[in-house]
Amino acid sequence: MLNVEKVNLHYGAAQALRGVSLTAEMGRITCVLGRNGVGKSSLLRAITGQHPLSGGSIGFNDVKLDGMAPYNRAKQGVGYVPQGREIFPLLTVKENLESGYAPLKRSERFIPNEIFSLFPVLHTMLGRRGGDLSGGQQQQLAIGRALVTRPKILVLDEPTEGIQPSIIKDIGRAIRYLRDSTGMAILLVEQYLDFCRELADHVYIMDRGEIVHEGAAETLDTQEARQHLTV
Ligand SMILES: Nc1ncnc2c1ncn2[C@@H]1O[C@H](COP(=O)(O)OP(=O)(O)OP(=O)(O)O)[C@@H](O)[C@H]1O
Repeated sequence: MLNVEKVNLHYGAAQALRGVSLTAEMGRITCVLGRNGVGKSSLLRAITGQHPLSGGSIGFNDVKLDGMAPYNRAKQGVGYVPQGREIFPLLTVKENLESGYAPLKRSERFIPNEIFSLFPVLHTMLGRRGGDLSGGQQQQLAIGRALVTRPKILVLDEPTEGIQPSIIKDIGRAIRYLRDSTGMAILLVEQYLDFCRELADHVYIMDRGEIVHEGAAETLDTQEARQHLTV
């Protein structure tokens, strides 16, 4: 289980996270909803080690993550799909997937077939440059690359952003499959309420750097959620 406790995060004098606490359980999909600029990406940067905390702590399966380099967090099983995908545009699909080998032992350095079962288009396009893929295909590639690292928790930053509905469905199916077949924890941040409601087991809502609601997905008050999502 991921355990985020009373986390603060600053950019200079500006505070982006204020005492954020949440958990993401194994075998469950946890979704953090919030509109632009409320601190969702900052939360994921704190978890993956892209930005230091100014207070609080983060643990995963009883290992303290805060203070650990991003590379070592990946070794602990934290897989990250960043906002905007951040794939390497001049590398091929295969090379992009292989960039996930870094935290793995030599014997584990292969691309699991499961990734191609989830996203067959990646197999078809193995030799194509990442930059030539559509936005949706790049998102599938970014998820595939994170899966190459054999994560125990998959952390996704707005996986539906700028993606066509048919691929959003494929991504939703893949996330559900990963939860059910591997028992990994999945933490995603989103602005897209319906995607979150359909997929999540547990939902948090963030506003201005704070968690303002927490509950089971089926008890989510959509009116209240929409209020937090509209500017
Ligand atoms: N590198 C940075 N330097 C200074 N301020 C930043 C930086 N990154 C984010 N911020 C600020 O921190 C706050 C939270 O931003 P964050 O990106 O975490 O929000 P978000 O909810 O993920 O929004 P978005 O959906 O737009 O990514 C915002 O006010 C943003 O302007």
